[in-house]
Amino acid sequence: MTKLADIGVYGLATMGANLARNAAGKGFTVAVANRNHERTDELIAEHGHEGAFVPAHGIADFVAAIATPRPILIMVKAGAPVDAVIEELLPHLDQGDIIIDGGNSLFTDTARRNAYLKGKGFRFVGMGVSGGEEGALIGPSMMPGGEVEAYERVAPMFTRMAAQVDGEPCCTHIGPDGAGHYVKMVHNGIEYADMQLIAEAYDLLKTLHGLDAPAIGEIFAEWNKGELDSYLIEITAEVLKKTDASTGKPLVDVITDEAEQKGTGLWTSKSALDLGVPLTAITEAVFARVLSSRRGQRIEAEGLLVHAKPPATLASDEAIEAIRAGLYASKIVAYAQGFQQLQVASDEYGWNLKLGDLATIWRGGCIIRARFLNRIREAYGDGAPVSSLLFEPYFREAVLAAEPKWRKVVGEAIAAGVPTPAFSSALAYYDGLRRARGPANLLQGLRDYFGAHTYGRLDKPGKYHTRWAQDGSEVKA
Ligand SMILES: NC(=O)C1=CN([C@@H]2O[C@H](COP(=O)(O)OP(=O)(O)OC[C@H]3O[C@@H](n4cnc5c(N)ncnc54)[C@H](OP(=O)(O)O)[C@@H]3O)[C@@H](O)[C@H]2O)C=CC1
Ligand SMILES: O=C(CO)[C@H](O)[C@H](O)COP(=O)(O)O
Repeated sequence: MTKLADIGVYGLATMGANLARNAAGKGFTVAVANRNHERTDELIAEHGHEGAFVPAHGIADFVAAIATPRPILIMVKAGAPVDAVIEELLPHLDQGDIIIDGGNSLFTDTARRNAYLKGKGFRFVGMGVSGGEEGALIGPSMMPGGEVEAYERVAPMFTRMAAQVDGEPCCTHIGPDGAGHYVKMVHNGIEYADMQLIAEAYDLLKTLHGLDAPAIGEIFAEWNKGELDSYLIEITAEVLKKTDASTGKPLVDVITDEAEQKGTGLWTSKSALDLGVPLTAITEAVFARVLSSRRGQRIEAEGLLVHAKPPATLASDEAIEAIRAGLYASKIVAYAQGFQQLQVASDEYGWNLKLGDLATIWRGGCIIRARFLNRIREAYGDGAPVSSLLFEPYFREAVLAAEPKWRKVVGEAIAAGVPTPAFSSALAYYDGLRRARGPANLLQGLRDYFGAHTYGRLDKPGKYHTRWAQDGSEVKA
């Protein structure tokens, strides 16, 4: 008789199939099922020899194949499909079974599902997983949230499946309710900003300095040897150096310039607005994708809002270094903003997030893995509150050193009409942050003028209103 499975994986597209193979490869017995049975059959036909799989076509057979209390990992499209799969599973489950949603679910959905399943006597873990196809197979970064007891039941499996860095698994319990999915959402937001910054650096090298894709790929490969060392810089070099088999051109030159998105970046920005966090880099990255997707309008605008492109300037070592420095400084701002959002969300929702632990589990397996996450881990290491990563010695010195080059690059981009929304907004945030007195005094004056909204004064406490359009006198509000 086949041994009962240690875990069930429902949903066998890119992520589910590879996580199932990962678990089986580590010696766990894995029950597998998918709505469309062909995926199940394909997985077994192609990879069944890699470990102990128990394929099932029906939900009842799938559930019956798993040892109780059953850990069932759902890896389906986020949104209504997750609820649909949960409803299908419920009649077959026993009290205490654990449903784990490993997709990119919205954290408020996770909180709702957690309460719903708890009310029915089941346990629920909302877990962010990052690493894409390869990470899922060889070791992703895993961000489980929900009840600690439920996580503890699956921790021995997940910590073995996760990527390992310096002997530590890239998996830790994040916090209650939707905390795991919230953290994954912000991870993806940072991923958006990181990728937008990379795209802008590519555009600067291409449009300002006239370099072709393979040459830019070489520059990224070189940058990957230094402080920018990261998975995204590494794969940027590979993408830029790839030749299209059918045209002989660089592949990137024949890919349409319309970025798609599945929602996590947008959710991160929405949450930042709700929480009052100035999350400019990620939000600009979301808007840049939106603008890119309006290709028809951009084509029309190019013909109407004619702009004489200045000739490309020499790609000197100094010019390339200025772009690298601007990219690094902007990236630091993006991470500083993302981590501030995590802190504010943690305080707002009472999650007690350990930000150093997040940097630790993002060092391996995930899409934003990067050498400098070690620095973020150090910054949060002693548990003392961090107002902004930009105030921490390593990052403060890094942005101060990069600043002249960063400012020069942004200035040149603006002068030449090359859009750099993420570079520019990161610099604007930096300039705004380090300015003890900005121009919002005028905003307050205007608000008070048209709406009697009142203002505070520097020289005395309290709120005041000026009768702007009447006798001009000031009254205490
Ligand atoms: N791809 C990636 O790099 C990453 C993805 N994720 C997240 O992981 C989850 C899975 O991603 P991925 O593997 O790419 O798969 P997809 O997001 O492309 O989803 C496809 C899977 O969802 C199933 N599905 C869709 N609708 C339903 C439904 N109503 N009922 C049952 N099953 C349904 C499909 O079944 P069928 O085959 O029958 O159509 C298939 O198994 C998603 O939430 C995604 O956002 C997280 C990290 C990285
Ligand atoms: O979670 C992921 C990586 O971490 C997924 O690849 C996700 O789909 C990326 O987001 P988008 O599709 O919006 O670019």
